[in-house]
Amino acid sequence: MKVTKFGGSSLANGQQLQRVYDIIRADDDRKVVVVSAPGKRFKDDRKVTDLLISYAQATLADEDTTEIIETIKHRYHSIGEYFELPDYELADLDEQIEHLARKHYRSFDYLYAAFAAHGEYLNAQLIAKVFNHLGMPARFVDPKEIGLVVDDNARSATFDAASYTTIGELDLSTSERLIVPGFFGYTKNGDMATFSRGGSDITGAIMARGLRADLYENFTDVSAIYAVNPSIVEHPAAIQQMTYDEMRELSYAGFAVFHDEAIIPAIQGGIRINIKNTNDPDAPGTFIVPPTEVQQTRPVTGIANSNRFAALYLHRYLLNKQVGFTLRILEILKRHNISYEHMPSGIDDLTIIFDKTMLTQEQVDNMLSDIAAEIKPDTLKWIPSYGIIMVVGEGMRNRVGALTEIVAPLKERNISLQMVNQGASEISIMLGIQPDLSDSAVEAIYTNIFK
Ligand SMILES: Nc1ncnc2c1ncn2[C@@H]1O[C@H](COP(=O)(O)OP(=O)(O)O)[C@@H](O)[C@H]1O
Ligand SMILES: N[C@@H](CC(=O)OP(=O)(O)O)C(=O)O
Repeated sequence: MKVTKFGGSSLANGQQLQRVYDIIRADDDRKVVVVSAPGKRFKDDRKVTDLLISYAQATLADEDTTEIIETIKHRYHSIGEYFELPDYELADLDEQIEHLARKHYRSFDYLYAAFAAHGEYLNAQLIAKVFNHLGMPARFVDPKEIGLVVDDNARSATFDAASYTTIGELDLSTSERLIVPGFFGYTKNGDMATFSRGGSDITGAIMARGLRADLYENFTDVSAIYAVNPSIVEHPAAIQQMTYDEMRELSYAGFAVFHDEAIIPAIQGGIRINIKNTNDPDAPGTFIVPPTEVQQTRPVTGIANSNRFAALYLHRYLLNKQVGFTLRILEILKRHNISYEHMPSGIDDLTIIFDKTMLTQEQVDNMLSDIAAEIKPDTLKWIPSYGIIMVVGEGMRNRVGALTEIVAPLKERNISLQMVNQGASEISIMLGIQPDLSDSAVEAIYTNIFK
């Protein structure tokens, strides 16, 4: 049995959904189908999830929501119309879209989460209707029905591993394809809570592990994961195979094609992952597998970069001699509910790197003023935008000269680095860089290593 997940780009319109239908019909093992919300149909289009977030904002601000509601309805209707689905089949979806603004929510975060989750929730219902209409028996499966429970972090939830038991009880002996909406689960209180953005990949991995699938197929809009983001380098090398750990580091650092947290259920369940292209389903794609299955041919598998970070730089003489110094800083972070990503340090300096998508300005201001007052550093600097490049490969374990090979081409372009972290992970080297130089640096490193 396979769990097969389709991303938003694969479900953006009726034509794409027809391809998805053909892919599922072609293989009876594709029993459990996890779906995202309709994504972008063209470059400047808006994802349905983003439309729903605008609807949530307008509702909160008590603004007129007529237009945004119509835009959202239209996205689902245009898919239904493509398959000549009778109008009455969509009436129920329309009602759910309108009802969203009338419901009571525990907090603003739960309101946002419920609106955003409806992208997937409604799409899975619609897809089950379309498949039945086309003659393939299908059933919508609400995550509530299978006990997909998450914690109380409404917009960046973590899955409760106890749910694997109830998910494993899902009856697969039926002739129906089971259509599961991605991206969200329910808290113990019964509220909808979403994973972080792109989180339908996580639902797919959870389902694959819970049901002990033979394979987790993840269909997207590229024929492979490439060694570098294809928007930075034209026609980059395709990766045929990579290990779980390589994928986790690369997706964390910017390979948006697969969510970094989605690797964990796959590792724990030993589930192989195959990234494939909905528009080119015969291409083999990329396999993400345990390290024992990968034959390494080159030291570097991929190079990822992301500018979603911010950093705090702190200097204080004799910092290295003060017992409990880092603990005091971490206590301030905890007080303001802030998590950090990395913390490289020197004898008198410390840099703390944050994911700025997880921070509000208010949290930053409060943290900085508490650090200034309680730690009294000689220098305290906030760097609002900080880039990270991650060069990843199992072949880099204990490899002499890896760093030289990575850094040498940067000299030619006169690119300086703000931080180099080698050794924290055996399979990657992390570089801190000024965001506007990041793409150019990635291109230079890739060209030196791969060409
Ligand atoms: N190294 C990479 N290899 C392939 N695609 C990448 C890479 N880095 C970033 N991407 C981007 O990821 C996109 C697919 O991810 P995403 O848009 O989340 O897909 P989906 O809509 O299927 O969930 C690709 O279109 C590509 O632009
Ligand atoms: N629809 C959600 C979850 C998701 O995984 O979407 P996509 O498959 O389009 O990346 C989002 O936009 O974040």
